[in-house]
Amino acid sequence: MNERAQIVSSPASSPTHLEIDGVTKSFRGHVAVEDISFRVAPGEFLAVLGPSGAGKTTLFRCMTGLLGPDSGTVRVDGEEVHGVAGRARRRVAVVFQQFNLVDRLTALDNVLAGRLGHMPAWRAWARCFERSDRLLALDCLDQVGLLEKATQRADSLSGGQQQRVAIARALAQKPSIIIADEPVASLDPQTSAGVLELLRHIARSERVSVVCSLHQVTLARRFADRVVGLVDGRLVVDVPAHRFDEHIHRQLFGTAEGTDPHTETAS
Ligand SMILES: Nc1ncnc2c1ncn2[C@@H]1O[C@H](COP(=O)(O)OP(=O)(O)OP(=O)(O)O)[C@@H](O)[C@H]1O
Repeated sequence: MNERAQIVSSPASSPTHLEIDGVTKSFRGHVAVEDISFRVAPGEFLAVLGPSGAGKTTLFRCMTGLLGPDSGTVRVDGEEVHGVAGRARRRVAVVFQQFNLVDRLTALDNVLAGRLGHMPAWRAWARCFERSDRLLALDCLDQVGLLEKATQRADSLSGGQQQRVAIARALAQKPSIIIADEPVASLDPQTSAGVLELLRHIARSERVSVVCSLHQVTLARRFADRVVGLVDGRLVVDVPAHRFDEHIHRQLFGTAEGTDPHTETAS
């Protein structure tokens, strides 16, 4: 089999929220990601796998607009993320490994932060939210099963609950794409499964594209629709999750399944 024979990205005519086209990024002459291209459809849950240093974080930073690629483009709903207006960036919500909530604020106030990019600057500065924003934030908390925790401080919630609040904040942004950078790396196996189940449910019900980096292959196979794999900054795998097999595992990690931490189970 050809090294890149399994590329299955959606054809150009398919509906797409995210289009990565020929993205390359170097740091002081060291190529971190090279000529990466793929698309993500509405409602699709894409897992990004690869060994340490493969370029996942660099690619994610390019997708969220934090880093500008040296060449290539990232488009959200057809609009460049690195465009001057920055409108496309508003449609990209990010979920972090460490949740990134404001500890002393309530769950509801943290979720409301997802609305800040949609408000005039003076309202955002004064945190002067409309009633419709508050109702939306409560609805988002309800979607992640935490409505009854709305008035509780973030730092009084468990890790899994904090990540659910972070997902509610992402939802409040009304995004086309949720980029989740190792969202379960700080959680125990059972809580991890619950968070990934929630992200998959949101992808389906809201028609949001979810792009999620994971360290455990088992979780990617269980929850993702499709898996993209990076090695040394290059995209070498793009397969439906159910087709991720022993051969592909070796291609990505150089070892058989079950011989490294990437195959750790979670149930
Ligand atoms: N700001 C930077 N300056 C210099 N080199 C960098 C920078 N960011 C990343 N790199 C290099 O780019 C390559 C890819 O790094 P990146 O963090 O994207 O990989 P990763 O797949 O996310 O790794 P991990 O799973 O360990 O987080 C590595 O060789 C890294 O050292």
